Amino acid sequence: MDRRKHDRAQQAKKTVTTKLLLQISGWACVVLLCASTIHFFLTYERAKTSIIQTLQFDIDSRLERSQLFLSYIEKNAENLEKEFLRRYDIFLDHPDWAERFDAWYEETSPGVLRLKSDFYHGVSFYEGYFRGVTSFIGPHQQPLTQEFKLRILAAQHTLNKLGPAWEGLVAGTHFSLPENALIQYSLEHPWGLLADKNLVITDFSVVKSTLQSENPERRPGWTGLYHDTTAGYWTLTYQKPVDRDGQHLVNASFDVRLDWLINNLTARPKPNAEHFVLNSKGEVVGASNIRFQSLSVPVIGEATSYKDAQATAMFHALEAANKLKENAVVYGFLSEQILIVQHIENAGWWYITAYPLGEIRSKALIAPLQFTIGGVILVLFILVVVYWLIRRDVSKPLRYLSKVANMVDAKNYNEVVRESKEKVHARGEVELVLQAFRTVAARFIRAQEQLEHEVKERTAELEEANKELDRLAHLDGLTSLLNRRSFDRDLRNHLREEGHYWLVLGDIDDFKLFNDNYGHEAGDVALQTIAGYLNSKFHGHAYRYGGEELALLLPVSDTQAQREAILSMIHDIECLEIPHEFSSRPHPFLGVSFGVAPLLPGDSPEDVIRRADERLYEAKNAGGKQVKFCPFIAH
Ligand SMILES: Nc1nc2c(ncn2[C@@H]2O[C@H](COP(=O)(O)OP(=O)(O)OP(=O)(O)O)[C@@H](O)[C@H]2O)c(=O)[nH]1
Repeated sequence: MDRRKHDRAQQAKKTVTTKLLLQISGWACVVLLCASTIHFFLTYERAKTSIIQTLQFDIDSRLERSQLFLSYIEKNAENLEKEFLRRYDIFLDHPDWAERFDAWYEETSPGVLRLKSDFYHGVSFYEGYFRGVTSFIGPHQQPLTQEFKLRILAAQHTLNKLGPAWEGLVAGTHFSLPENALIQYSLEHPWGLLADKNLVITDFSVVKSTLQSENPERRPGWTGLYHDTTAGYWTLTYQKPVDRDGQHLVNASFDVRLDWLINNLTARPKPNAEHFVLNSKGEVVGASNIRFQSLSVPVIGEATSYKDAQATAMFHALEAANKLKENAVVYGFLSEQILIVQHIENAGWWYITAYPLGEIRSKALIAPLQFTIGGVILVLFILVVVYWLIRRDVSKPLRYLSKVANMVDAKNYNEVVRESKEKVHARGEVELVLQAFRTVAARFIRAQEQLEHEVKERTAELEEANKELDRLAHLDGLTSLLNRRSFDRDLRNHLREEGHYWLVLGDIDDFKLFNDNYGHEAGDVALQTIAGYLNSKFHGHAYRYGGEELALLLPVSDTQAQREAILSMIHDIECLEIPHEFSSRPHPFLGVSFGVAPLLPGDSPEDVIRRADERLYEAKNAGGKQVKFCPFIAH
């Protein structure tokens, strides 16, 4: 059973259908593989370009908005500076106004002065109404100068006037002084009331970076992301040092509202993109992986700036590779990422977007995968159709052709003509071959029928000819009597039979004289005449024994009747009236003498012939024209 299955499987492998399908499948796979690979590389490039373009477009629009925002802050820092200087100049012209300071400030702890809390909650003093303003003057050893107090008051008035204008846009507007003092406008945070009594503002980079010793070029600048422990929030601060005649008076400053700026910069347009905003030192200003709400508050005494070792490492690596350039797109850098680098000019920040290359590959794979799956389905469908068509139009007809060829080989021409018309659905060349087979088969049938007919005719003719030949072989040419060979054969046969036969030997009397006198030809005619008589009387039993000798082999059922028939021959031959005037016998007609002997059991042909010949000799001696019987059959 298994063997048969195996043979069938082997047979199936050899069929045209299977071979064609295997070849088509193989080629289809190769084509699909090549097309998918080409498609993948084209799509990969397109996907990469498209993602980079999308990211760049997004970055540009964010940067534009952010730049505007930062420009706005920087511009307003200038306004803040101008207003402060204007008021400072006015206040300098009224030195007695310094007395107000003593009325407004109170010592909350030894050496620490703060603006009374009424200025935060709302109070009217002199020419103005104050609200949202707090102030902190850290511990100091030296007595406060009048000029310092005027600066504090000028800053306080400036903030009270301009601060509300930026409410909602910035987290806080403030002036810091290099003498460890800070005046802030903010309705949300009473910073000056809350600042730690031991706070040394100039120890923090926020203010430190504006000191003349730290910043001799007097450049304004942005801090990195840091936690304002007093305000209790993470922020960025813009600081603009304000000097007059080489004296560092104050810093006009804004604490940025991070939620808008950083969220604008670091929101993910694509879920897998990470965005980093780093300052010029590589410190993190913002990143898409930071949630400010969830950032832990640094422990007091620790550095308050935000640290991200990985982002900083990326920054320094880019810097070292000289890739920190405007509009730089860096491939395969840092764990197979695409990095898009942009510069935020106002702040001097670097905006870096990282997108995983693997993500692009995955996206690029989708289209070729869809193409491949679609291709496979299409190829399968085509294969099924091709299989069905090949089976119907090629395989089946070919198998049938093979069967028809076998029929032709087996000479079943009728079956070829009959079956090939009915059983197979052939088209095209196969139909032509089948038609050719049918034509050949029909011709063979016609040829066979003709041949059979001719063979029949020839056979009949041959049989006739054979019969004639046989007859001629057993007849005497001159007399048409059975010849000597027939006589010998029949005598041997009759001797073997049970039947009762007589041998009659005859000899024409004085035939030499007849020949000599009438001619040999007349002798032949006479011989034919006597033979004709015997043939008519004993047809099938009369023989020419030799020369002028004749013989009869007669079946005897009635002895007497046979005797009479034999005796009557003398008279009948006399009646033929063949003239023989030269005969030595009494009558002038040609006559015949006969000797008769029976075929006895145990006789040889010679025995019988000898006995009949003895009787014939007797008849001749007795004068001829008579019959002599053996003694057994005398009566
Ligand atoms: N025309 C002719 N003559 C034949 C043929 N066969 C034998 N003979 C002749 O028959 C003759 C026989 O002669 P014989 O044997 O002497 O006998 P016979 O003359 O008949 O004498 P008896 O027998 O004693 O009566 C010969 O002359 C033969 O030539 C034959 O086919 N045609």
